[in-house]
Amino acid sequence: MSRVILPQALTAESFAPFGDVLEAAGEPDKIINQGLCGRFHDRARLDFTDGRAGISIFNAERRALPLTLDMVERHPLGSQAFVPMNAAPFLVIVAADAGGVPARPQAFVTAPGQAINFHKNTWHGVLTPLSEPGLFAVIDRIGEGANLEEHWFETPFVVGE
Ligand SMILES: NC(=O)N[C@@H](O)C(=O)O
Ligand code: NI
Repeated sequence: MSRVILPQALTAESFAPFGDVLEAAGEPDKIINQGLCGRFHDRARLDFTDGRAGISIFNAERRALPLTLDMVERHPLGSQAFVPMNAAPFLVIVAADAGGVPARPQAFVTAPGQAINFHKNTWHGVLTPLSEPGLFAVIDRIGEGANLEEHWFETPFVVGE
């Protein structure tokens, strides 16, 4: 089977098994601030075991496609959200779990204005900007314990062409 993974456009439906897509799509849930703001309310499932939510800023180097994918990771104790601080597309890689190891990964490219939240314990590629600056707010678990599991592929995949 080919080791080439072609990214697809991110949709809430396609990403649903892995996490939430955050975007101002459709009608807002609430109109607030004297009618000047639409609130798309409570759109991600934050889930932290024995810890608390934290917000960090990531300043990541851009990556170019095709990208060699040699590792995915997961956080058994908490969800993790990537919120770009500019409206630039970025690469999102996920994989279903297959008996404790990742299945064949899937790749998505976000649309401008989209952010994502990985569900707890979801296999994913690390934060991967496709342009500079790679500035993101990351909402994830702050706490003790082992919250990082990595899986290194014996044969890397190639994302994009
Ligand atoms: N290590 C870290 O804080 N970030 C990763 O979890 C990641 O998914 O980028
Ligand atoms: Ni992570």
